[in-house]
Amino acid sequence: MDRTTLEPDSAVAALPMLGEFTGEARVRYTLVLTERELTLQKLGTGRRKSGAVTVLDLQDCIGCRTYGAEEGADSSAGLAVYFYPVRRRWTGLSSTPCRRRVELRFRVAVSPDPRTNLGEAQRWARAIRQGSFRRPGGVCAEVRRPCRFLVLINPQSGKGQAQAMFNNHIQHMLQEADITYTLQITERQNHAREMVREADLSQWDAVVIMSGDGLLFEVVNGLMEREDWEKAIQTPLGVLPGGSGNALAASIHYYTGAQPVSGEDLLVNCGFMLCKGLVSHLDLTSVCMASSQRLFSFLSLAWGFVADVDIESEKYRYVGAARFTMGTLVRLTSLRVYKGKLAYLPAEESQFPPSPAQPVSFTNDSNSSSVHSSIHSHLSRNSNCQNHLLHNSCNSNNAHKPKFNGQPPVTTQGPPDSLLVPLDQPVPAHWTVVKEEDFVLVMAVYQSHLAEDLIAAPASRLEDGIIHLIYVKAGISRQALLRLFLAMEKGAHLSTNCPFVVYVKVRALRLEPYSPKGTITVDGEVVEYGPVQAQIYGRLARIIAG
Ligand SMILES: Nc1ncnc2c1ncn2[C@@H]1O[C@H](COP(=O)(O)OP(=O)(O)OP(=O)(O)O)[C@@H](O)[C@H]1O
Repeated sequence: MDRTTLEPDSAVAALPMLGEFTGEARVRYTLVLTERELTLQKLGTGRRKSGAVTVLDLQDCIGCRTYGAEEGADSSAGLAVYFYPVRRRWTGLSSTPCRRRVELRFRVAVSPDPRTNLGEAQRWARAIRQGSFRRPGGVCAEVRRPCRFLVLINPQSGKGQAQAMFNNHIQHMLQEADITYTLQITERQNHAREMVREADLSQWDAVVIMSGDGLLFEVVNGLMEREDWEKAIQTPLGVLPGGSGNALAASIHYYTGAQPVSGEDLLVNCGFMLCKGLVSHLDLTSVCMASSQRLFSFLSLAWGFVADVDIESEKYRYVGAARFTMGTLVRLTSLRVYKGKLAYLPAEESQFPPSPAQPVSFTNDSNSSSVHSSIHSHLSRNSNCQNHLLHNSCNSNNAHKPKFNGQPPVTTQGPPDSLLVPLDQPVPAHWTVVKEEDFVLVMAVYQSHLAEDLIAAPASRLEDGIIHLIYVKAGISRQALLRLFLAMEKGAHLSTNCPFVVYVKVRALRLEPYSPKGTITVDGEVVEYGPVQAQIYGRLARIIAG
Protein backbone atom coordinates (compact mmCIF):
# COMPACT_ATOMS: atom_id res chain seq x y z
CA MET A 1 0.00 0.00 0.00
CA ASP A 2 1.21 3.46 -0.82
CA ARG A 3 1.03 5.87 2.04
CA THR A 4 1.08 9.62 1.99
CA THR A 5 2.77 11.50 4.77
CA LEU A 6 0.92 13.15 7.56
CA GLU A 7 1.54 16.84 7.94
CA PRO A 8 3.61 17.13 11.12
CA ASP A 9 1.41 18.41 13.92
CA SER A 10 4.30 19.52 16.04
CA ALA A 11 7.15 17.97 17.95
CA VAL A 12 6.48 14.39 19.06
CA ALA A 13 5.20 14.38 22.63
CA ALA A 14 7.26 12.73 25.38
CA LEU A 15 5.28 9.70 26.50
CA PRO A 16 3.82 8.49 28.75
CA MET A 17 1.88 11.55 29.85
CA LEU A 18 0.03 11.63 33.14
CA GLY A 19 -2.54 14.17 34.29
CA GLU A 20 -5.60 14.85 36.41
CA PHE A 21 -8.78 16.13 34.83
CA THR A 22 -12.37 16.84 35.74
CA GLY A 23 -14.98 14.90 33.84
CA GLU A 24 -18.74 15.20 33.80
CA ALA A 25 -20.54 15.85 37.11
CA ARG A 26 -17.20 17.16 38.47
CA VAL A 27 -15.80 13.63 38.79
CA ARG A 28 -12.00 13.62 38.90
CA TYR A 29 -10.00 11.31 36.63
CA THR A 30 -6.39 10.41 36.08
CA LEU A 31 -5.42 10.04 32.46
CA VAL A 32 -2.38 8.14 31.23
CA LEU A 33 -1.41 8.46 27.60
CA THR A 34 1.02 5.99 26.07
CA GLU A 35 1.97 5.47 22.45
CA ARG A 36 -1.01 3.22 21.86
CA GLU A 37 -3.60 3.82 24.57
CA LEU A 38 -5.45 6.35 26.63
CA THR A 39 -6.22 4.98 30.08
CA LEU A 40 -8.59 6.70 32.46
CA GLN A 41 -9.49 5.97 36.04
CA LYS A 42 -12.02 7.67 38.26
CA LEU A 43 -10.21 9.01 41.32
CA GLY A 44 -11.36 8.00 44.76
CA THR A 45 -12.50 10.67 47.21
CA GLY A 46 -12.17 10.35 50.98
CA ARG A 47 -12.72 6.70 51.78
CA ARG A 48 -14.18 5.92 48.37
CA LYS A 49 -11.81 3.79 46.31
CA SER A 50 -10.67 4.69 42.83
CA GLY A 51 -12.98 3.45 40.06
CA ALA A 52 -12.47 0.90 37.32
CA VAL A 53 -9.81 1.49 34.71
CA THR A 54 -10.95 2.13 31.12
CA VAL A 55 -8.44 1.60 28.35
CA LEU A 56 -9.10 3.05 24.90
CA ASP A 57 -7.03 2.13 21.86
CA LEU A 58 -5.79 5.21 20.02
CA GLN A 59 -6.35 3.38 16.73
CA ASP A 60 -10.07 3.86 17.45
CA CYS A 61 -9.70 7.62 17.92
CA ILE A 62 -10.67 9.91 15.02
CA GLY A 63 -10.06 13.28 16.59
CA CYS A 64 -9.52 15.52 19.54
CA ARG A 65 -10.54 19.15 20.13
CA THR A 66 -9.79 21.79 22.71
CA TYR A 67 -11.76 24.80 23.82
CA GLY A 68 -11.15 27.67 26.17
CA ALA A 69 -12.78 28.65 29.43
CA GLU A 70 -16.54 28.80 29.23
CA GLU A 71 -17.94 32.28 29.46
CA GLY A 72 -18.55 33.35 33.05
CA ALA A 73 -17.16 30.06 34.30
CA ASP A 74 -13.82 29.22 35.84
CA SER A 75 -10.46 29.54 34.12
CA SER A 76 -10.26 25.89 33.04
CA ALA A 77 -9.92 24.70 29.44
CA GLY A 78 -11.73 21.82 27.74
CA LEU A 79 -10.58 18.70 25.95
CA ALA A 80 -12.90 16.47 23.89
CA VAL A 81 -11.71 13.14 22.45
CA TYR A 82 -13.72 11.06 19.95
CA PHE A 83 -13.38 7.29 19.83
CA TYR A 84 -15.24 4.71 17.71
CA PRO A 85 -14.30 1.37 19.29
CA VAL A 86 -15.83 -1.88 18.09
CA ARG A 87 -18.58 -2.99 20.47
CA ARG A 88 -20.88 -6.00 20.28
CA ARG A 89 -24.50 -5.17 19.67
CA TRP A 90 -26.95 -7.89 20.62
CA THR A 91 -30.03 -8.56 18.59
CA GLY A 92 -31.83 -11.59 19.99
CA LEU A 93 -29.32 -14.38 20.47
CA SER A 94 -26.70 -13.12 18.08
CA SER A 95 -24.37 -10.17 18.32
CA THR A 96 -22.71 -8.01 15.68
CA PRO A 97 -19.47 -6.19 16.34
CA CYS A 98 -19.80 -2.63 15.09
CA ARG A 99 -18.23 0.74 15.79
CA ARG A 100 -19.93 2.91 18.38
CA ARG A 101 -19.18 6.52 19.28
CA VAL A 102 -17.55 7.25 22.65
CA GLU A 103 -16.97 10.90 23.49
CA LEU A 104 -14.75 11.83 26.42
CA ARG A 105 -14.86 15.38 27.79
CA PHE A 106 -12.57 16.75 30.43
CA ARG A 107 -11.72 20.11 31.91
CA VAL A 108 -8.12 21.08 32.53
CA ALA A 109 -7.34 23.31 35.50
CA VAL A 110 -3.64 23.27 36.25
CA SER A 111 -3.39 27.04 36.75
CA PRO A 112 -5.51 30.10 37.53
CA ASP A 113 -4.40 31.43 34.12
CA PRO A 114 -6.88 30.36 31.36
CA ARG A 115 -4.12 30.50 28.71
CA THR A 116 -1.95 28.04 30.63
CA ASN A 117 -4.90 25.66 30.93
CA LEU A 118 -5.67 25.93 27.23
CA GLY A 119 -1.99 25.31 26.44
CA GLU A 120 -2.05 22.17 28.59
CA ALA A 121 -5.26 20.93 26.89
CA GLN A 122 -3.65 21.57 23.50
CA ARG A 123 -0.53 19.64 24.54
CA TRP A 124 -2.70 16.63 25.38
CA ALA A 125 -4.76 17.00 22.21
CA ARG A 126 -1.62 17.08 20.08
CA ALA A 127 -0.23 13.99 21.74
CA ILE A 128 -3.54 12.11 21.39
CA ARG A 129 -3.78 13.05 17.71
CA GLN A 130 -0.21 11.89 17.10
CA GLY A 131 -1.00 8.59 18.81
CA SER A 132 -4.19 8.10 16.82
CA PHE A 133 -2.27 8.54 13.54
CA ARG A 134 0.52 6.18 14.54
CA ARG A 135 0.48 2.93 12.57
CA PRO A 136 2.03 -0.42 13.45
CA GLY A 137 5.60 -0.19 12.25
CA GLY A 138 5.61 3.53 12.90
CA VAL A 139 4.26 4.50 9.46
CA CYS A 140 2.23 7.66 9.25
CA ALA A 141 -0.27 7.30 6.50
CA GLU A 142 -3.07 9.64 5.82
CA VAL A 143 -4.68 12.49 4.07
CA ARG A 144 -3.07 15.56 5.63
CA ARG A 145 -4.87 17.45 8.41
CA PRO A 146 -6.71 19.70 8.49
CA CYS A 147 -8.17 18.67 5.18
CA ARG A 148 -11.04 19.39 2.86
CA PHE A 149 -13.23 16.89 1.04
CA LEU A 150 -15.66 17.22 -1.83
CA VAL A 151 -18.67 15.11 -0.83
CA LEU A 152 -21.05 14.02 -3.59
CA ILE A 153 -24.44 12.65 -2.57
CA ASN A 154 -26.94 11.04 -4.90
CA PRO A 155 -30.30 11.78 -3.21
CA GLN A 156 -32.00 9.09 -5.31
CA SER A 157 -29.64 6.25 -4.42
CA GLY A 158 -30.80 3.27 -2.40
CA LYS A 159 -34.08 3.97 -0.65
CA GLY A 160 -33.62 7.70 -1.29
CA GLN A 161 -32.22 8.40 2.18
CA ALA A 162 -28.56 9.02 1.42
CA GLN A 163 -28.64 12.66 2.42
CA ALA A 164 -30.43 12.00 5.70
CA MET A 165 -27.98 9.19 6.47
CA PHE A 166 -25.07 11.50 5.80
CA ASN A 167 -26.54 14.16 8.09
CA ASN A 168 -27.30 11.69 10.87
CA HIS A 169 -24.14 9.59 10.87
CA ILE A 170 -21.28 11.19 8.97
CA GLN A 171 -21.51 14.96 9.38
CA HIS A 172 -20.49 14.97 13.04
CA MET A 173 -17.75 12.38 12.46
CA LEU A 174 -16.10 14.66 9.89
CA GLN A 175 -16.30 17.59 12.29
CA GLU A 176 -14.77 15.51 15.05
CA ALA A 177 -11.94 14.50 12.72
CA ASP A 178 -11.30 18.14 11.74
CA ILE A 179 -12.35 17.53 8.15
CA THR A 180 -14.17 20.31 6.34
CA TYR A 181 -16.11 19.56 3.20
CA THR A 182 -18.02 20.97 0.28
CA LEU A 183 -21.31 19.15 -0.13
CA GLN A 184 -22.73 18.67 -3.59
CA ILE A 185 -26.07 16.96 -4.11
CA THR A 186 -26.25 15.49 -7.60
CA GLU A 187 -29.20 16.69 -9.63
CA ARG A 188 -29.26 14.14 -12.43
CA GLN A 189 -27.42 11.30 -14.05
CA ASN A 190 -23.90 12.24 -15.17
CA HIS A 191 -23.90 15.41 -13.02
CA ALA A 192 -21.05 14.06 -10.87
CA ARG A 193 -19.18 12.92 -13.95
CA GLU A 194 -19.33 16.39 -15.51
CA MET A 195 -18.43 18.03 -12.23
CA VAL A 196 -15.21 16.08 -11.62
CA ARG A 197 -14.29 16.38 -15.31
CA GLU A 198 -14.26 20.17 -15.02
CA ALA A 199 -13.37 20.75 -11.36
CA ASP A 200 -10.23 22.32 -9.95
CA LEU A 201 -9.26 19.24 -7.96
CA SER A 202 -6.52 21.05 -6.07
CA GLN A 203 -9.24 22.47 -3.77
CA TRP A 204 -9.83 19.09 -2.18
CA ASP A 205 -7.76 16.39 -0.54
CA ALA A 206 -10.29 13.71 -1.46
CA VAL A 207 -13.53 13.20 -3.37
CA VAL A 208 -16.09 11.28 -1.32
CA ILE A 209 -19.07 9.53 -2.84
CA MET A 210 -22.13 8.85 -0.71
CA SER A 211 -24.28 6.70 -2.97
CA GLY A 212 -24.20 3.27 -4.55
CA ASP A 213 -21.52 2.08 -6.94
CA GLY A 214 -23.12 3.94 -9.86
CA LEU A 215 -22.04 7.38 -8.71
CA LEU A 216 -18.48 6.21 -8.08
CA PHE A 217 -18.47 4.80 -11.60
CA GLU A 218 -19.36 8.27 -12.87
CA VAL A 219 -16.62 9.90 -10.82
CA VAL A 220 -13.93 7.44 -11.93
CA ASN A 221 -14.87 7.96 -15.57
CA GLY A 222 -15.12 11.73 -15.16
CA LEU A 223 -11.58 11.77 -13.78
CA MET A 224 -10.31 9.54 -16.59
CA GLU A 225 -11.86 11.84 -19.21
CA ARG A 226 -9.73 14.77 -18.09
CA GLU A 227 -6.69 15.98 -20.00
CA ASP A 228 -4.71 15.57 -16.76
CA TRP A 229 -6.19 12.10 -16.09
CA GLU A 230 -3.04 10.54 -14.70
CA LYS A 231 -2.86 13.15 -12.00
CA ALA A 232 -6.63 13.47 -11.51
CA ILE A 233 -7.10 9.73 -10.95
CA GLN A 234 -4.61 9.93 -8.09
CA THR A 235 -7.10 12.02 -6.13
CA PRO A 236 -8.00 9.85 -3.13
CA LEU A 237 -11.58 8.65 -3.40
CA GLY A 238 -13.77 7.88 -0.42
CA VAL A 239 -16.89 5.71 -0.40
CA LEU A 240 -19.87 5.92 1.92
CA PRO A 241 -22.60 3.33 1.29
CA GLY A 242 -25.86 5.06 0.38
CA GLY A 243 -27.10 2.82 -2.42
CA SER A 244 -28.65 -0.59 -2.53
CA GLY A 245 -25.60 -2.55 -3.73
CA ASN A 246 -22.65 -0.75 -2.11
CA ALA A 247 -20.24 -3.40 -3.37
CA LEU A 248 -17.05 -1.34 -3.06
CA ALA A 249 -17.93 -0.13 0.45
CA ALA A 250 -18.61 -3.74 1.49
CA SER A 251 -15.34 -4.89 -0.14
CA ILE A 252 -13.30 -2.27 1.71
CA HIS A 253 -14.89 -3.28 4.97
CA TYR A 254 -14.22 -6.97 4.19
CA TYR A 255 -10.52 -6.30 3.54
CA THR A 256 -10.13 -4.97 7.10
CA GLY A 257 -10.87 -8.50 8.31
CA ALA A 258 -13.84 -7.29 10.36
CA GLN A 259 -17.05 -9.30 10.57
CA PRO A 260 -19.67 -8.43 7.96
CA VAL A 261 -22.00 -5.56 8.79
CA SER A 262 -24.63 -3.82 6.72
CA GLY A 263 -26.79 -0.71 6.59
CA GLU A 264 -25.94 1.99 9.11
CA ASP A 265 -23.23 -0.13 10.74
CA LEU A 266 -21.40 -0.36 7.41
CA LEU A 267 -21.87 3.37 6.93
CA VAL A 268 -20.33 4.19 10.32
CA ASN A 269 -17.41 1.84 9.57
CA CYS A 270 -16.79 3.52 6.23
CA GLY A 271 -17.11 6.93 7.90
CA PHE A 272 -14.50 5.83 10.43
CA MET A 273 -12.11 4.79 7.63
CA LEU A 274 -12.69 8.12 5.94
CA CYS A 275 -11.77 9.97 9.13
CA LYS A 276 -8.63 7.89 9.60
CA GLY A 277 -7.75 8.77 6.01
CA LEU A 278 -5.46 5.87 5.09
CA VAL A 279 -4.89 5.92 1.36
CA SER A 280 -4.48 2.69 -0.63
CA HIS A 281 -4.23 1.91 -4.30
CA LEU A 282 -7.21 0.69 -6.31
CA ASP A 283 -7.09 -1.36 -9.52
CA LEU A 284 -9.11 -0.16 -12.50
CA THR A 285 -10.15 -2.11 -15.56
CA SER A 286 -10.37 -0.57 -19.00
CA VAL A 287 -13.49 -1.85 -20.80
CA CYS A 288 -13.74 -1.40 -24.56
CA MET A 289 -16.85 -1.84 -26.63
CA ALA A 290 -17.49 -2.34 -30.33
CA SER A 291 -18.66 1.24 -30.83
CA SER A 292 -15.16 2.38 -29.77
CA GLN A 293 -16.46 3.50 -26.41
CA ARG A 294 -14.04 2.93 -23.55
CA LEU A 295 -14.93 2.96 -19.86
CA PHE A 296 -12.99 2.52 -16.64
CA SER A 297 -14.42 0.12 -14.15
CA PHE A 298 -13.51 -0.55 -10.50
CA LEU A 299 -15.83 -3.44 -9.74
CA SER A 300 -17.27 -5.78 -12.33
CA LEU A 301 -18.23 -6.69 -15.84
CA ALA A 302 -21.23 -8.99 -16.01
CA TRP A 303 -23.30 -10.77 -18.63
CA GLY A 304 -26.13 -13.24 -18.27
CA PHE A 305 -27.87 -14.09 -15.02
CA VAL A 306 -26.06 -11.59 -12.77
CA ALA A 307 -26.43 -8.65 -15.16
CA ASP A 308 -30.11 -9.45 -15.70
CA VAL A 309 -30.79 -9.70 -11.97
CA ASP A 310 -28.96 -6.42 -11.33
CA ILE A 311 -31.06 -4.54 -13.83
CA GLU A 312 -34.40 -6.32 -13.40
CA SER A 313 -34.25 -5.91 -9.62
CA GLU A 314 -34.19 -2.10 -9.97
CA LYS A 315 -37.95 -2.25 -9.47
CA TYR A 316 -37.46 -3.69 -5.96
CA ARG A 317 -35.19 -0.79 -4.97
CA TYR A 318 -37.55 0.10 -2.10
CA VAL A 319 -36.41 -3.02 -0.18
CA GLY A 320 -32.76 -1.92 -0.25
CA ALA A 321 -30.05 -4.58 -0.42
CA ALA A 322 -32.67 -7.38 -0.43
CA ARG A 323 -33.52 -6.40 -4.02
CA PHE A 324 -30.82 -8.74 -5.34
CA THR A 325 -32.25 -11.72 -3.44
CA MET A 326 -35.73 -10.95 -4.79
CA GLY A 327 -34.35 -10.50 -8.32
CA THR A 328 -32.41 -13.78 -8.09
CA LEU A 329 -35.51 -15.73 -7.07
CA VAL A 330 -37.58 -14.21 -9.85
CA ARG A 331 -34.94 -14.83 -12.54
CA LEU A 332 -34.43 -18.43 -11.35
CA THR A 333 -37.99 -19.20 -12.36
CA SER A 334 -37.14 -18.33 -15.97
CA LEU A 335 -33.53 -19.46 -16.14
CA ARG A 336 -31.95 -18.72 -19.51
CA VAL A 337 -28.91 -19.81 -21.49
CA TYR A 338 -26.71 -17.10 -22.98
CA LYS A 339 -24.71 -17.98 -26.09
CA GLY A 340 -21.37 -16.44 -26.81
CA LYS A 341 -17.61 -16.73 -27.00
CA LEU A 342 -15.33 -16.11 -24.04
CA ALA A 343 -11.55 -15.80 -24.10
CA TYR A 344 -9.04 -14.61 -21.53
CA LEU A 345 -5.40 -14.02 -20.74
CA PRO A 346 -4.59 -16.13 -17.65
CA ALA A 347 -2.87 -14.17 -14.88
CA GLU A 348 0.10 -16.55 -14.84
CA GLU A 349 0.70 -15.84 -18.54
CA SER A 350 1.49 -12.20 -17.86
CA GLN A 351 3.32 -10.12 -15.30
CA PHE A 352 1.63 -7.93 -12.71
CA PRO A 353 -0.02 -5.24 -14.82
CA PRO A 354 2.03 -2.07 -14.45
CA SER A 355 0.39 1.14 -13.44
CA PRO A 356 1.18 3.65 -16.14
CA ALA A 357 0.48 6.53 -13.83
CA GLN A 358 3.48 7.31 -11.70
CA PRO A 359 2.66 7.81 -8.03
CA VAL A 360 1.56 11.43 -7.90
CA SER A 361 0.93 13.43 -4.78
CA PHE A 362 -2.66 14.64 -4.49
CA THR A 363 -1.36 17.88 -3.06
CA ASN A 364 -0.99 19.00 -6.64
CA ASP A 365 2.73 19.48 -6.87
CA SER A 366 3.84 17.15 -9.62
CA ASN A 367 4.53 17.69 -13.26
CA SER A 368 3.60 14.63 -15.24
CA SER A 369 3.41 16.06 -18.75
CA SER A 370 6.12 13.75 -20.14
CA VAL A 371 4.24 10.62 -19.02
CA HIS A 372 1.11 12.16 -20.45
CA SER A 373 2.53 12.94 -23.87
CA SER A 374 4.24 9.56 -24.26
CA ILE A 375 0.98 7.81 -23.41
CA HIS A 376 -0.84 10.00 -25.91
CA SER A 377 1.54 9.14 -28.71
CA HIS A 378 1.31 5.47 -27.83
CA LEU A 379 -2.46 5.71 -27.87
CA SER A 380 -2.57 7.20 -31.32
CA ARG A 381 -0.27 4.45 -32.63
CA ASN A 382 -1.84 1.57 -30.81
CA SER A 383 -5.40 2.24 -29.82
CA ASN A 384 -7.49 -0.89 -29.55
CA CYS A 385 -10.62 0.94 -28.60
CA GLN A 386 -10.89 4.31 -30.18
CA ASN A 387 -9.82 3.69 -33.73
CA HIS A 388 -11.28 0.33 -34.59
CA LEU A 389 -14.95 0.64 -35.25
CA LEU A 390 -16.62 -2.71 -35.52
CA HIS A 391 -20.20 -2.82 -36.69
CA ASN A 392 -22.06 -5.37 -34.70
CA SER A 393 -25.53 -6.50 -35.59
CA CYS A 394 -26.15 -7.33 -31.93
CA ASN A 395 -26.26 -3.63 -31.12
CA SER A 396 -29.44 -2.94 -33.00
CA ASN A 397 -31.69 -4.71 -30.58
CA ASN A 398 -30.82 -3.74 -27.06
CA ALA A 399 -33.09 -5.02 -24.34
CA HIS A 400 -32.18 -2.12 -22.06
CA LYS A 401 -31.14 1.41 -22.65
CA PRO A 402 -27.45 1.78 -22.02
CA LYS A 403 -26.33 4.58 -19.73
CA PHE A 404 -24.58 6.45 -22.50
CA ASN A 405 -27.18 6.30 -25.22
CA GLY A 406 -27.29 9.23 -27.59
CA GLN A 407 -23.88 10.81 -27.44
CA PRO A 408 -21.70 8.46 -25.46
CA PRO A 409 -18.81 10.27 -23.81
CA VAL A 410 -15.86 8.43 -25.33
CA THR A 411 -12.88 8.29 -23.06
CA THR A 412 -9.92 9.26 -25.18
CA GLN A 413 -7.64 9.54 -22.19
CA GLY A 414 -6.09 6.77 -20.20
CA PRO A 415 -3.27 4.28 -20.55
CA PRO A 416 -2.94 2.23 -23.77
CA ASP A 417 -4.44 -1.26 -23.62
CA SER A 418 -1.22 -3.14 -24.26
CA LEU A 419 -2.77 -6.58 -23.64
CA LEU A 420 -5.63 -6.18 -26.12
CA VAL A 421 -5.82 -6.37 -29.90
CA PRO A 422 -8.65 -4.68 -31.83
CA LEU A 423 -12.03 -6.35 -31.41
CA ASP A 424 -12.24 -7.22 -35.10
CA GLN A 425 -9.09 -9.34 -34.86
CA PRO A 426 -8.80 -12.77 -33.18
CA VAL A 427 -7.47 -12.79 -29.63
CA PRO A 428 -3.67 -13.39 -29.34
CA ALA A 429 -2.56 -17.02 -29.59
CA HIS A 430 -1.43 -17.24 -25.96
CA TRP A 431 -4.94 -16.41 -24.73
CA THR A 432 -7.28 -19.20 -23.64
CA VAL A 433 -10.49 -19.55 -25.62
CA VAL A 434 -13.25 -21.24 -23.61
CA LYS A 435 -14.59 -24.21 -25.56
CA GLU A 436 -18.13 -23.97 -24.20
CA GLU A 437 -20.34 -21.40 -25.82
CA ASP A 438 -23.46 -21.78 -23.65
CA PHE A 439 -23.42 -19.91 -20.36
CA VAL A 440 -25.75 -19.06 -17.54
CA LEU A 441 -23.55 -16.25 -16.36
CA VAL A 442 -20.18 -14.66 -16.89
CA MET A 443 -18.83 -12.23 -14.33
CA ALA A 444 -15.44 -10.61 -14.16
CA VAL A 445 -14.90 -9.02 -10.75
CA TYR A 446 -11.95 -7.12 -9.36
CA GLN A 447 -13.18 -6.59 -5.80
CA SER A 448 -14.54 -9.13 -3.33
CA HIS A 449 -18.19 -8.07 -3.23
CA LEU A 450 -20.89 -7.77 -5.86
CA ALA A 451 -23.30 -6.37 -3.30
CA GLU A 452 -23.28 -5.91 0.49
CA ASP A 453 -24.18 -9.57 0.97
CA LEU A 454 -22.62 -11.19 -2.11
CA ILE A 455 -18.94 -12.13 -1.83
CA ALA A 456 -18.23 -13.07 -5.43
CA ALA A 457 -14.42 -13.18 -5.22
CA PRO A 458 -13.34 -13.78 -1.63
CA ALA A 459 -9.65 -13.83 -2.58
CA SER A 460 -9.76 -10.46 -4.32
CA ARG A 461 -7.94 -7.46 -2.89
CA LEU A 462 -7.99 -3.73 -3.68
CA GLU A 463 -4.76 -3.80 -5.62
CA ASP A 464 -4.04 -7.42 -6.60
CA GLY A 465 -4.01 -6.60 -10.32
CA ILE A 466 -6.30 -9.54 -11.03
CA ILE A 467 -9.63 -9.95 -12.76
CA HIS A 468 -11.42 -12.80 -11.00
CA LEU A 469 -13.34 -14.41 -13.85
CA ILE A 470 -16.20 -16.66 -12.81
CA TYR A 471 -18.53 -18.31 -15.28
CA VAL A 472 -21.30 -20.82 -14.94
CA LYS A 473 -21.85 -23.19 -17.84
CA ALA A 474 -25.28 -24.08 -19.18
CA GLY A 475 -26.76 -27.29 -17.76
CA ILE A 476 -26.76 -26.24 -14.10
CA SER A 477 -30.09 -26.89 -12.41
CA ARG A 478 -32.14 -24.17 -10.76
CA GLN A 479 -31.53 -25.77 -7.36
CA ALA A 480 -27.78 -25.88 -7.89
CA LEU A 481 -27.72 -22.25 -9.02
CA LEU A 482 -29.76 -21.22 -6.00
CA ARG A 483 -27.34 -23.14 -3.73
CA LEU A 484 -24.50 -21.31 -5.42
CA PHE A 485 -26.01 -17.88 -4.73
CA LEU A 486 -26.79 -18.81 -1.14
CA ALA A 487 -23.18 -19.92 -0.70
CA MET A 488 -22.02 -16.65 -2.27
CA GLU A 489 -23.45 -14.77 0.71
CA LYS A 490 -20.52 -16.20 2.67
CA GLY A 491 -18.11 -16.34 -0.28
CA ALA A 492 -18.24 -20.15 -0.17
CA HIS A 493 -19.57 -20.76 -3.71
CA LEU A 494 -16.14 -21.44 -5.21
CA SER A 495 -15.53 -24.34 -2.85
CA THR A 496 -18.86 -26.10 -3.49
CA ASN A 497 -17.19 -28.21 -6.23
CA CYS A 498 -20.06 -27.51 -8.58
CA PRO A 499 -18.91 -28.88 -11.96
CA PHE A 500 -20.65 -26.06 -13.84
CA VAL A 501 -18.67 -23.30 -12.13
CA VAL A 502 -15.31 -22.18 -13.46
CA TYR A 503 -13.09 -19.70 -11.63
CA VAL A 504 -9.91 -18.37 -13.19
CA LYS A 505 -7.64 -15.43 -12.44
CA VAL A 506 -6.99 -13.35 -15.54
CA ARG A 507 -5.49 -10.05 -16.65
CA ALA A 508 -7.65 -9.48 -19.71
CA LEU A 509 -10.71 -11.01 -21.36
CA ARG A 510 -12.98 -10.80 -24.35
CA LEU A 511 -16.66 -11.63 -24.48
CA GLU A 512 -18.63 -11.89 -27.73
CA PRO A 513 -22.32 -12.56 -27.13
CA TYR A 514 -24.14 -14.29 -30.00
CA SER A 515 -27.63 -13.67 -28.70
CA PRO A 516 -29.21 -10.71 -30.46
CA LYS A 517 -30.59 -9.29 -27.21
CA GLY A 518 -29.08 -9.05 -23.80
CA THR A 519 -27.63 -7.00 -21.02
CA ILE A 520 -24.04 -6.30 -20.16
CA THR A 521 -23.28 -4.32 -17.03
CA VAL A 522 -20.13 -2.57 -15.94
CA ASP A 523 -20.05 -1.76 -12.22
CA GLY A 524 -23.78 -2.48 -12.17
CA GLU A 525 -24.57 0.03 -14.94
CA VAL A 526 -25.98 -1.09 -18.29
CA VAL A 527 -23.58 -0.48 -21.15
CA GLU A 528 -23.92 -1.05 -24.86
CA TYR A 529 -24.63 -4.68 -25.72
CA GLY A 530 -22.24 -6.54 -28.01
CA PRO A 531 -18.59 -7.63 -28.10
CA VAL A 532 -16.58 -6.27 -25.24
CA GLN A 533 -13.03 -6.70 -23.98
CA ALA A 534 -11.20 -5.57 -20.90
CA GLN A 535 -7.79 -5.37 -19.29
CA ILE A 536 -6.87 -4.56 -15.73
CA TYR A 537 -4.50 -1.83 -14.55
CA GLY A 538 -2.99 -2.43 -11.17
CA ARG A 539 -3.03 0.51 -8.77
CA LEU A 540 -4.32 3.08 -11.22
CA ALA A 541 -6.53 4.92 -8.72
CA ARG A 542 -6.36 5.65 -5.00
CA ILE A 543 -8.92 5.07 -2.32
CA ILE A 544 -9.31 5.79 1.37
CA ALA A 545 -9.58 2.37 2.99
CA GLY A 546 -8.77 1.03 6.44
N1 LIG B 1 -29.99 13.30 -8.66
C1 LIG B 1 -30.06 12.22 -9.39
N2 LIG B 1 -31.22 11.81 -9.91
C2 LIG B 1 -31.33 10.69 -10.62
N3 LIG B 1 -30.29 9.85 -10.88
C3 LIG B 1 -29.10 10.19 -10.39
C4 LIG B 1 -28.92 11.37 -9.61
N4 LIG B 1 -27.62 11.41 -9.23
C5 LIG B 1 -27.02 10.33 -9.75
N5 LIG B 1 -27.90 9.60 -10.44
C6 LIG B 1 -27.71 8.31 -11.13
O1 LIG B 1 -28.31 7.28 -10.35
C7 LIG B 1 -27.76 6.03 -10.70
C8 LIG B 1 -27.74 5.09 -9.54
O2 LIG B 1 -26.88 5.58 -8.58
P1 LIG B 1 -26.09 4.64 -7.59
O3 LIG B 1 -25.63 3.42 -8.28
O4 LIG B 1 -25.07 5.46 -6.95
O5 LIG B 1 -27.19 4.24 -6.54
P2 LIG B 1 -27.94 2.85 -6.41
O6 LIG B 1 -28.35 2.37 -7.74
O7 LIG B 1 -28.98 3.05 -5.40
O8 LIG B 1 -26.83 1.95 -5.76
P3 LIG B 1 -26.23 0.57 -6.19
O9 LIG B 1 -25.54 0.79 -7.51
O10 LIG B 1 -25.29 0.26 -5.10
O11 LIG B 1 -27.38 -0.35 -6.28
C9 LIG B 1 -26.40 6.34 -11.28
O12 LIG B 1 -26.36 5.92 -12.60
C10 LIG B 1 -26.28 7.85 -11.22
O13 LIG B 1 -25.75 8.35 -12.40
